[in-house]
Amino acid sequence: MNNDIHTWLNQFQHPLLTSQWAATQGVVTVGHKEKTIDVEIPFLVESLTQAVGHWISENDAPQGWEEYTFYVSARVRPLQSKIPSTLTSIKNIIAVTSAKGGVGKSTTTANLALAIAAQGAKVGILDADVYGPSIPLMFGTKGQALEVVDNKWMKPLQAHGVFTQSIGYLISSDDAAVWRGPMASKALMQLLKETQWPELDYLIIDMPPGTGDLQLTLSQDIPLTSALVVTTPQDLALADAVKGIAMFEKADVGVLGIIENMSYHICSHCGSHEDIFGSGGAVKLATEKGISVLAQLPLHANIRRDIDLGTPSVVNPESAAQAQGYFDLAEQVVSRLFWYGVPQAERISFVEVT
Ligand SMILES: Nc1ncnc2c1ncn2[C@@H]1O[C@H](COP(=O)(O)OP(=O)(O)OP(=O)(O)O)[C@@H](O)[C@H]1O
Repeated sequence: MNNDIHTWLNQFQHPLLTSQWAATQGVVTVGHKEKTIDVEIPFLVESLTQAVGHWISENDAPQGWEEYTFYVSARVRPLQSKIPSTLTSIKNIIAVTSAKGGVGKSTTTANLALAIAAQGAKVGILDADVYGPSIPLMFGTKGQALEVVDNKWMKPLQAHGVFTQSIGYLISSDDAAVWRGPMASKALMQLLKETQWPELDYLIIDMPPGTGDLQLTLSQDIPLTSALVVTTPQDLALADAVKGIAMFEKADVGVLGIIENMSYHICSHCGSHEDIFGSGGAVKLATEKGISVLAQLPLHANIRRDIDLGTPSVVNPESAAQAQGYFDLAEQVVSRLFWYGVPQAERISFVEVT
């Protein structure tokens, strides 16, 4: 009988769902006795949750279900990472990398985190870019002091609703940049583990650019759910992105997709569209590697201005047009993360009855 309900619900198709979404374990719970259908979308995209509810209310359920109650909700599910995680308050950890500096990795990470949070998810950012920690500047938290609890735990700084931690809160960029591989990876692991993260649906890590020993060690030691590679359409950056993908393959971490930043230029005066770095490169690379291009984001003066002012475009109402690309990207990231991942067995808490 559950199959009938699943088949019926699967008639609702959406770009963020798979064709058999309703039959996925844990998504639909059918109560035969009380005649209830409980749909729990495993990631937060408000328009999708609403669309599912609307479809159910507009369509006739299978025979025998003329009268029933339905519930539609959404909750981020924790997915398995390649190594078991001791960070029990964090459901999913995503690394954002680029094989070379300056392609807009941090700008993309900041806006992506805010776009995911805008759907109601609890999001943290760990700025692990020892070569140029820029998250404090981008979130307007530069110069603020971290609170230390019990002489051990650092409390992340909250800005625009996202919890941020950065190597830049602790030492100057000049000091961080001279760290060598093993020292930097040890310090970054400590930063990750000694931060008092609240309950988070996603922790997004702004990784140090490059594909050297430091990056490989971090990819192997952090319990990552998945990774994203930011690149630009230039041939050189794309060739480097291949190295980035290969690094994660070595660390046994799945790459969710490529984000092509500065894909084209939008003139802030006339709005014209120009492919200044060439076009089609990321798509070609991704096709060759069997990886998806999750977004092609423009080079736009507002994106640079907003981030430099500590109010990324996603949270600046004046830049709604630029923000849209990040909202679309966020939907792709949270949905694909679930559909390509393996759900973790969730902790069950028992209540003692006396
Ligand atoms: N899509 C974009 N449109 C306009 N400016 C952008 C865009 N993406 C990034 N920038 C600007 O490019 C510069 C470099 O970006 P960012 O610091 O995010 O790069 P990065 O890859 O993180 O660099 P690094 O790894 O060296 O820290 C910044 O001034 C940023 O504002």
